[in-house]
Amino acid sequence: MDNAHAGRIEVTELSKRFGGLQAVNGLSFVAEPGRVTGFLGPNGSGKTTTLSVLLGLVRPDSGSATIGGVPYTSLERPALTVGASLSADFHAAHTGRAHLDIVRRAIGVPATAVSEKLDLVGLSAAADRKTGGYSLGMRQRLALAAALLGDPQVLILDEPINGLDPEGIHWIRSLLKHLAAEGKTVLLSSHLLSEVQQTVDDVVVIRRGELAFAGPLSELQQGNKERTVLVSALDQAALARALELSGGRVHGVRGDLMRVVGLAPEAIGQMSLETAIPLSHLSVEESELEQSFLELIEGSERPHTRREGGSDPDAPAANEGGAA
Ligand SMILES: Nc1ncnc2c1ncn2[C@@H]1O[C@H](COP(=O)(O)OP(=O)(O)OP(=O)(O)O)[C@@H](O)[C@H]1O
Repeated sequence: MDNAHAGRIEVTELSKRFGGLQAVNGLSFVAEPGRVTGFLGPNGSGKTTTLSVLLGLVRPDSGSATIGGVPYTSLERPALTVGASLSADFHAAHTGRAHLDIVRRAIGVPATAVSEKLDLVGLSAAADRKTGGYSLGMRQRLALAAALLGDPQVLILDEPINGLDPEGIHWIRSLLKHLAAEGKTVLLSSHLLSEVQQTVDDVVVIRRGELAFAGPLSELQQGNKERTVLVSALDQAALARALELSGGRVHGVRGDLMRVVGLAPEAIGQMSLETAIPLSHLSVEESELEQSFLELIEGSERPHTRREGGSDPDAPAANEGGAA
């Protein structure tokens, strides 16, 4: 890894076509060390293809994808530099511990790393059970443990939050933030902004293989920073008048609900009490971020045509042990 770019992921003008389908089209973005970058887009938008190119598993038609300034396959010690998880599928008859032991032998790290990482991902108690009996959340934890085995500078994770329960989501958020705070580069994909919104510093949004947005999460908010509150009452007209009198502005409706800005939910509750207008609904609108995201990707979902195994016949051999 060249020092000027240590740990930096750089995708430049990347394109990849599968038969008649342009999976990735002229895509460019960077993911910086010390930051968690969310790689977002609907199903089939080209996220896994891009990550597979980054990991040397799929050969691009044009463009480049580098880690620390060089392609994955040219890294001196790829599996110790980059920890990756592209799927949470394991040999069902292997225990979690056995799986990690195989990976750690392949990448050449000491046996002690296995227990250490099992502990880190909260799988110690289930380590000697077969992975066939693991829940999706447990398999996600195991995939993450495998990715972390070599204490890599760069982490590339495909949908790592999918399938985790709320406690698991909370846990992985803290862990990924902690790793970024240590200076590591963390790139994780998701098709849901809400899933990663509390974890990521930067976002890269793609639709139909093309870049739709890249930048800090805060910029995705597109200037609409005011919190919108959704309210309704039996007498909507009276409520609207009372809201305006209290300094609120009614910004259209969503179904039976009025969208109100300029008043906090607590103030609206208080106003309802004082004016004796009973509310039938009071909530804060789903994040405006989510709306910006949905607008970016609108209408871009495309059907999957992936072949069995999802591998690319033209691909160069992957470096062993790199992707769990
Ligand atoms: N090996 C392959 N052969 C043929 N088509 C493929 C292959 N891999 C991916 N595709 C197609 O390329 C497009 C992009 O797929 P990709 O898996 O990269 O998207 P994604 O954003 O990761 O979606 P998901 O989260 O659903 O996996 C899809 O239409 C997919 O069916």
